[in-house]
Amino acid sequence: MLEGAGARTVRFEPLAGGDDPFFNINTAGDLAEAANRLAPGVDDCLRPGPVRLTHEAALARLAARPLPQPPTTEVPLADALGRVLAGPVTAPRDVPAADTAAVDGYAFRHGDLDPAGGFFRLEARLAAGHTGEAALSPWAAARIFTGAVMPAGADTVAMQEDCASGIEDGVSFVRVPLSLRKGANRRRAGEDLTAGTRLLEPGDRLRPQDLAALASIGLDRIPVHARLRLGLLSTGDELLRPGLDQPRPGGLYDANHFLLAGLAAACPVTVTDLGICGDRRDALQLALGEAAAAHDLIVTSGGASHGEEDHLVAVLSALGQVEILDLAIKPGRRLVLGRIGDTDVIGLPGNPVAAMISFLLYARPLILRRAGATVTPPHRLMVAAGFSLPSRKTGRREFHRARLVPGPDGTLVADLYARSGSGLISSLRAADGLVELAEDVASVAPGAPVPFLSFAALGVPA
Ligand SMILES: Nc1nc2c(c(=O)[nH]1)N[C@H]1C(S)=C(S)[C@@H](COP(=O)(O)OP(=O)(O)OC[C@H]3O[C@@H](n4cnc5c(N)ncnc54)[C@H](O)[C@@H]3O)O[C@H]1N2
Ligand code: MOO
Repeated sequence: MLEGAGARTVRFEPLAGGDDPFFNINTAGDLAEAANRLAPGVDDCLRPGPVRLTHEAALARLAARPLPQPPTTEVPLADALGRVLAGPVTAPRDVPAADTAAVDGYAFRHGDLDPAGGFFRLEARLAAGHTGEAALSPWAAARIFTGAVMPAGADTVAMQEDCASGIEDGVSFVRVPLSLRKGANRRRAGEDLTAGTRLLEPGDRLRPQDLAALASIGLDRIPVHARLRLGLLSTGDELLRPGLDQPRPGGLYDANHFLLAGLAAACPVTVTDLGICGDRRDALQLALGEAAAAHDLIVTSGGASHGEEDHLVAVLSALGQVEILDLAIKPGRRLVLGRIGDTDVIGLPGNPVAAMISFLLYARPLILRRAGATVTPPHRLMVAAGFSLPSRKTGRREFHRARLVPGPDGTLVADLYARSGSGLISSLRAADGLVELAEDVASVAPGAPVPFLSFAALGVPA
């Protein structure tokens, strides 16, 4: 059950003579005793040490975490935005269904153009949404409007601005330009989608343009995964709620709840506010135990580190299973993953900057995957460094809050926020995203290309 460098699963097998399969770790003394109770040769993993999990290893571990299948349901197209598709969608018919005019003008048979010298007798008027016109007669053109079905036989449309029309001897005529190529200004049946095209896969999250495609094939009942029930719990004796609590010495308003609720709202979940839990083990155990019965996921912030007031790991090991990811990254050095029954618990750091970054990098992909979504890594844009880091501590990955500004030649330049404190909500507001410095980067010169993860690519709602 010890799963390798930087991660520890604190669920012990029953010891000889003992009946409690779990060992609760609250203090450094507990930790030492836990190490002693383990089999010889594995105890070093349990001691706080210099070995930390790399970012990539943490992502791989999260991706390998077994998760229950989300239930499926059906929703009307109007409610499908952002939902995760539960089955594939194939176009049952061509879109558009027939050849149509792309402009307002005159439809004709291209083969008649030269012999007729561009002059055609006008014989029909075709507006969008109407059908049933007979085939075009030889040497004739039809007045046609954008979106109208082309009359049989016609293959080309002249734009009305380029044409002259009139009446001669009681006969309406039109003169069209001789230069038009065959098929000009005509939309082919099936040019957007042909019948049988697979347009969406299970696991796709439905974007506005996907809804447009589903509408274009006339689909209204969409098979999706049910929204997950996600509970948000803030922990800390210092925390106050705006509107409920007056400021008090030692108090701090619970910013993380609103930060994380906003980030979670962009996932296919229904967020429940589980409130604030003080730094008491029994209270946390009660809160998590009750919440687990009614949620698929619980996200907590605070109380996850090594301090005596940090009870999350102990409570999770008592209620179920817990895995601690000590990460070689900055900020957000620790992530706690728990399982109570079928409920996943994700323990984020308390500092708002670390809470947001850990949510985006680790919690969000896990939530999406549990919701049935296919998760792809966010795009990294290469931008020019607008800063200089002459010497940098290697061996860990850093995510710096940065703003993008256009440089003199229009290339985007990443400026770092002036201060790096993990409690600075201002820095999150000023940033457009994160500059990512890999473990082996020893220095950054101004102007050097650096990878940038935009908040938009990380799923932060606008
Ligand atoms: N001896 C050590 N101390 C700390 C370490 C360490 O490695 N060794 N790591 C530091 C880092 S980095 C972080 S991040 C925090 C993580 O600790 P916790 O996850 O246990 O979080 P707390 O101690 O409860 O809170 C940290 C910080 O964040 C503030 N906070 C908490 N919740 C909220 C909230 N809902 N809204 C706004 N601010 C919140 C809290 O007041 C603290 O200031 O541990 C460091 N210590
Ligand atoms: O690394 Mo802590 O989790 O930055 O603020």
